[in-house]
Amino acid sequence: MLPMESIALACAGAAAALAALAGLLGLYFRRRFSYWARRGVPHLQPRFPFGNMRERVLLRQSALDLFHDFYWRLDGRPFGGVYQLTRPALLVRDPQLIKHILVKDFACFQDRGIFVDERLNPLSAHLFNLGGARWRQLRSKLTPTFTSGKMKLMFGCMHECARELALLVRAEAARGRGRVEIKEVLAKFTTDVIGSCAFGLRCNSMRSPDSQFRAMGRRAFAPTLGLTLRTMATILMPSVAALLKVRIPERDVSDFFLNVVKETMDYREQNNVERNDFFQMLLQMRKERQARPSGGRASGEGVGGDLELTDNLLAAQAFVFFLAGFETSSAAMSFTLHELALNPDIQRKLRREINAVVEKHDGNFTYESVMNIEYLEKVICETLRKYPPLSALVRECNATYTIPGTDVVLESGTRVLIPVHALQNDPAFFPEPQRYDPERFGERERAQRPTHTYLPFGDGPRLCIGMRFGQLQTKLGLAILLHRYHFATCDKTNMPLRFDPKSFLTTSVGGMWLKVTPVGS
Ligand code: HEM
Repeated sequence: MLPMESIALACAGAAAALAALAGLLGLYFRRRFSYWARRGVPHLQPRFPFGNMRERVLLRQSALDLFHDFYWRLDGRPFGGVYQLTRPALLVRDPQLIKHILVKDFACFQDRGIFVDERLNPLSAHLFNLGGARWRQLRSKLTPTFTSGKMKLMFGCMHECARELALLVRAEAARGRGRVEIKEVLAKFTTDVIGSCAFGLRCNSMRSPDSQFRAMGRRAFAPTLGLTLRTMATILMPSVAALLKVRIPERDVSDFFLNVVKETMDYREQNNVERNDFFQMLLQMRKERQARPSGGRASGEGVGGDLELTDNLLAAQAFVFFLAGFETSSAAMSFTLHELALNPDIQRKLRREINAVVEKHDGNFTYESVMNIEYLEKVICETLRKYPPLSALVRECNATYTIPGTDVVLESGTRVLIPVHALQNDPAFFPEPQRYDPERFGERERAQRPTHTYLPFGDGPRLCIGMRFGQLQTKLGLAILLHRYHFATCDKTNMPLRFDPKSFLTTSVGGMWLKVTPVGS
């Protein structure tokens, strides 16, 4: 055969192979993108190749804005199908159906369906990510850490951190001629609170600018392109993430936490240190494991669960409490101060109530007094309505499930999304949602609203386990700051706030700058 002919033949062969591949891909996408249509479920029209996630994947839209968009495009429907890349997910809008999923029919929606690879990412096997029997066993063991009795015992330690927070704000205000980037200051505060009150560790984030804890916490949440894409891969394309050996958090961050947890456990065990904190719970679990002849497997485990209490598994629980503990509460506090700066009347009213409580308790804050400042409770609820740290809840259907009152059947493995922020900002449930109005959380107002339209901590058996701890540190930090300082907007305050497309939590772009002056000056 002449060389020209063989080249032509090779080209024709390659073109035919490419055409076949394109045809197969076309069939694949057509099949994937017709999932909801084939089931007769109303849905958003997906587009090649991102489904309904184009703007999000290209990091032009925040998670909060994405779910808001889904919610309103499915207006008038109790639920609807969307495509997260090629993966179908059901977005639920109807509060009654939400109640079924989170509470009544929880047995069919126990998991979040998040990819966990313990060998590659030892810290990924934590309470938030785990499902099935392992989650159930861990949850029941860890729940006693957060009873109100335990919170009371931790209050003294939290109070110490709050006093340091007040000093740090004063120092930062002096340094910035009254202007303070409050988000970072509050993240240092909550890092120290969770470190010292839950783990008995001196994190020193507020005292030392080089605190390793703050640096590691910052890196674990840093809204960088790399971390965002890796997190998206584990959520949207778990098999690809596994293939690419995606690491979250990065190895040095992971090693840091693994070492700290192990060293602390060893130290406490060797020196017989006992405290009433989260670490004690881990130590107890570790002791029980060591005492077991089976080498760590508890009775009843192994059936569908295999809860082996390795040091890594215990460290993963410490890690999630640490991460979930500081960023969510510091965000709640900084959004509150931002809104109070924009609404000086509300700020004045709140300060009056705080001052009255302090006076009643001889100039001090006690656990009971902080927990019972009624207007502070309303203010924080309103902040978490406008700015829930998690803009949506995720569940995975773990059994075939017929949606009540319909003939729509969800297959096991279907992802379900509950758009918390969109519900909490729907004028049908919260009139004039843009207005910051703590009075929405009066007893009468609450009673008039349908249930399951306000879910900043989720609901059902997978409700936030650290809710009490988060509320207490948020209340105490805000009470101490508002007792001493006045917060106002300044030339560096971002208005309106924009939500960061690189973050999975609700955070604003560009920090939160406020003008801080001592009360009475
Ligand atoms: C203002 C503060 C906080 C907010 C708004 C918040 C919000 C949430 C939400 C929405 C969930 C998911 C619930 C669901 O799917 O139904 C969650 C789960 C969780 N949170 Fe929080 N959280 C906060 C503080 C904390 C703190 C302080 C800790 C730990 C010390 C914590 C630890 C966790 C854990 C471990 C889970 C997973 C629970 C499970 O799946 O069993 N959170 N949180």
